[in-house]
Amino acid sequence: MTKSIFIDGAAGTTGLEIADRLAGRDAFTLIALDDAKRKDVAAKREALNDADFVILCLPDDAAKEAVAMTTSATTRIIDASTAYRIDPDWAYGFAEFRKGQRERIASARLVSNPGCYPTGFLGLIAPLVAAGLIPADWPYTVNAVSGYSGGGKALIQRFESDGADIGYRSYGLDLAHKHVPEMQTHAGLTHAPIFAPAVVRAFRGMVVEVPLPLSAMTGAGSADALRNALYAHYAGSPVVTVHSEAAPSELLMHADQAPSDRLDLYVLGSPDGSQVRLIAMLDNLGKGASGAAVQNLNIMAGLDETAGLRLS
Ligand SMILES: NC(=O)C1=CN([C@@H]2O[C@H](COP(=O)(O)OP(=O)(O)OC[C@H]3O[C@@H](n4cnc5c(N)ncnc54)[C@H](OP(=O)(O)O)[C@@H]3O)[C@@H](O)[C@H]2O)C=CC1
Ligand SMILES: CC(=O)N[C@@H](CCC(=O)OP(=O)(O)O)C(=O)O
Repeated sequence: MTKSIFIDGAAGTTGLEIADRLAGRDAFTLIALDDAKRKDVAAKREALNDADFVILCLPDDAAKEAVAMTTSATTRIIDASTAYRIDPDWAYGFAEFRKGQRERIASARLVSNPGCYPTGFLGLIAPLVAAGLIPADWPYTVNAVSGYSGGGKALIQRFESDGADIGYRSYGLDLAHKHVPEMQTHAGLTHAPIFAPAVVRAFRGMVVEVPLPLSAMTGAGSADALRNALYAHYAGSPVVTVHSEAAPSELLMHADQAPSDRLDLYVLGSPDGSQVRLIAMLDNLGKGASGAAVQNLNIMAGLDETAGLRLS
């Protein structure tokens, strides 16, 4: 039987990409509100409570309002915002990052879609901390660049009009980015990581890097041990690839990259074994948002988890 889906925020960057991934799928029927009604409270309330699945692609406050408006106990919700990512009543929608998470998502009514940067960070770090190969009490650093679609319609507009000369934009300079609690909580870290994000002149894509001075970290495994552990953790995953070849000479993010729902992980050790660079590459609108939402929807609906995803 087909399931009905209401994307609240369907006209936004994440919402449009979700609709794109659902197009042509017989398993789902979209409930759509026309432009004049998409922010109309009564129309939204009806759609939210009629749908089998709601996907919220809204700013945090609007997402909280939509959740409060959804009184039907049979409507299941996936929220793409930051509002519920560390709320214990919500299943964290990152199926691969720890054992049992896919099953939690499958049976949950409420699923929070991870942030794009935390997907890269947790994809690299969480399995290694859980395996005891790197310490939970190390003060980690995360250096990351994102395509400008990561900031939604407002940042796209800025990069494509008034800010058309911006090549690189460092931000989060107050060291209080909203993704830090999510990274700390789901990796089980003692200290908040230092997070240094930036935006570059590419529409989509991101590189999230965690440099580790292995020789200074008591009890840390070697680069090979870290890579092997990630390789074993993600074995058989159609979405996450741990690259095991020798260090590439460069990793490129293209200005006009095609959409992708993959997560690619690299463990690059120094010749003397004292240092390692853990690097995640993903599409902020793919595994970082819309691809992850569709993957979660598939899991919740009991379907092939990769249906509609772009994995080539
Ligand atoms: N872009 C990305 O890479 C990622 C985004 N996210 C998160 O996903 C959510 C959506 O982000 P994104 O798509 O980028 O943002 P956009 O700004 O591109 O889109 C948000 C959409 O929500 C609409 N909207 C705002 N308030 C309401 C409301 N009360 N009722 C109905 N619609 C409303 C906006 O309307 P209008 O068009 O009129 O402004 C807009 O179309 C955010 O929480 C974001 O943080 C998460 C991971 C990655
Ligand atoms: C480039 C850019 O601005 N990126 C966004 C994060 C995008 C994302 O992951 O969305 P959430 O806000 O839902 O976590 C930011 O740093 O706020």
